[in-house]
Amino acid sequence: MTELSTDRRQPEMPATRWGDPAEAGPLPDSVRGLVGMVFPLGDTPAREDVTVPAPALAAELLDSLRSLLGEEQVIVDDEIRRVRTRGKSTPDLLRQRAGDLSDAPDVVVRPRGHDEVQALLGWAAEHRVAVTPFGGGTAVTGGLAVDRAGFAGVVSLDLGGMRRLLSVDPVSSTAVLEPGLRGPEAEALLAEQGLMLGHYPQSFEFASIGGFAVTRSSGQSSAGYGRFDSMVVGLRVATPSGDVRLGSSPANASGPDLRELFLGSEGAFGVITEVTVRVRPLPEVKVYEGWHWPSFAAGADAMRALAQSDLLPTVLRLSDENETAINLARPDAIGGEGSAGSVASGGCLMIAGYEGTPEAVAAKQAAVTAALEKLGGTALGPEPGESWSEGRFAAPYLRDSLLDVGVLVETLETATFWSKRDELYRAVSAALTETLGEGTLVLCHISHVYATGCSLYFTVATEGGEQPLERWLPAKAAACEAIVACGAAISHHHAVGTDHKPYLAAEIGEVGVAALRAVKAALDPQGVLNPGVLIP
Ligand SMILES: Cc1cc2nc3c(=O)[nH]c(=O)nc-3n(C[C@H](O)[C@H](O)[C@H](O)COP(=O)(O)OP(=O)(O)OC[C@H]3O[C@@H](n4cnc5c(N)ncnc54)[C@H](O)[C@@H]3O)c2cc1C
Repeated sequence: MTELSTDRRQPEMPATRWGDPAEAGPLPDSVRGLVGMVFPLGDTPAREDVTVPAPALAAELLDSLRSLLGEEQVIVDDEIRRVRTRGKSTPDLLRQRAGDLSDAPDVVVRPRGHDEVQALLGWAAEHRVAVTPFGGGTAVTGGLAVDRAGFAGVVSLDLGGMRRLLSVDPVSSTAVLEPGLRGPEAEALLAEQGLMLGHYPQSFEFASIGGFAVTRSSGQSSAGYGRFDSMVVGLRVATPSGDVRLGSSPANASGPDLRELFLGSEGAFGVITEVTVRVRPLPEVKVYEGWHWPSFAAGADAMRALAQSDLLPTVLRLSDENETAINLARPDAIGGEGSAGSVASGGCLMIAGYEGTPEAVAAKQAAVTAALEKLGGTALGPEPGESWSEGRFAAPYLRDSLLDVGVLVETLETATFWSKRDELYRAVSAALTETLGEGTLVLCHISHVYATGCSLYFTVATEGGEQPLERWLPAKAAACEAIVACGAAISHHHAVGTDHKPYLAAEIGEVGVAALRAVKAALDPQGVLNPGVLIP
């Protein structure tokens, strides 16, 4: 067992912003100039005179919780309750910035291991107190905004007290991780043994291992290492009905695979307290490079060809024309003509990345290069790839700086089969631009591909106006309706939470919803776990 020393812990994120406060800053002047050419700029800082609602949990219940888990595990501090309120979607941030803390938990409880989580769930079921597991707090679909109606109070179950690497099986290439470890913390502990997980979502620096599992997260290296759910070999879950251990072997025919029941369960069925993951040796070489495509369709067809011939690099992503132009826009590049086949002349940028031993990287890179050249791509060399790699976790900081000057930025994602990709792309883009009106920028990329289809990830930037939240919510609803009308997934990797719940029945059917409710009733008969999340 390896403890994570306190000095290696990721910092706490502030309530109204993303990330490490030391990394945050105002919009750089050069970017401000560019943004000002597209949007009217204002000054819309977060409110500072914010009051956290008084805890609603009765004093006797707090006392019984303290005697159950110990004084230090039960925290009623206003600032800690404030940063455990909701997640980090743009609506979450806008509500926090406006001082709306109506979803604040009454108390934050920080268990030190599985048994304390199990004890807490028993207590919550007995006293009808709602419990919302809190991993990294990076949820973007309302998974941390529980419905407190009918409950004696709300406990935020902070998994930050469970941050150990419990064991490693080097022969089987597996490791058992506690759920509260953040992405970099888990990687640092594994790296001490020459191993890695390889899961790098954009929220990598702050999201947790348990959160990755229960939201079916997908990272930037999904082409090579797979989605997080494909890395999970075993789970231990505390439920109000008792302890569940799953994953006695890599695969089995012992009935339906119950691991799947908890992957994507968003804390509604149980609290994941241990995750056994597949690990790999640390790569000796990492190479990222750029490719130019004349159009988004041409690049997407090339991705499909790679996926269908089992020839995927570790990282494979393609920006549409708008995202390519915005990502490359620099004051000195504006008006530049660019040479034929370069991204400055239009078209789309693809990033391909290769990780592994020098021999494996060289062989895969040669095979992919030959295939992409044959399909009509133009190699741009390492510079675009390195630049993507350096800035890969920076965009969420930019969102805060843009919100500060009145520009509304939000993302959404979906997935479909290759044959419906173009229809879905057009439908969601049209829903967003028609609802938000002229001057709105809609950007898209593909960064998760399969032999049969892909995800589409949209970024929207528009003038925030006087009421940015009221401006965004109808646009998000229109995009969700377009997704449903196309028969696509309401989420590829952001999960259902509360925001996507109204659209879930259209995807899984009424019998599917009834099956989810039956599982919930078996595992959580009093319904105390994340009420209102996931299940319609
Ligand atoms: C800027 C930004 C970029 C993002 N980029 C990506 C991306 O590239 N790929 C991607 O997949 N996602 C991305 N996300 C979404 C988010 O990071 C993922 O959903 C992530 O997996 C959530 O993990 P977390 O630890 O922060 O979970 P939290 O936000 O703490 O919780 C999410 C949900 O899971 C429940 N939960 C948390 N831990 C447990 C547990 N141990 N047991 C049971 N339930 C639990 C919570 O109650 C909640 O319902 C992004 C989010 C942001 C804000």
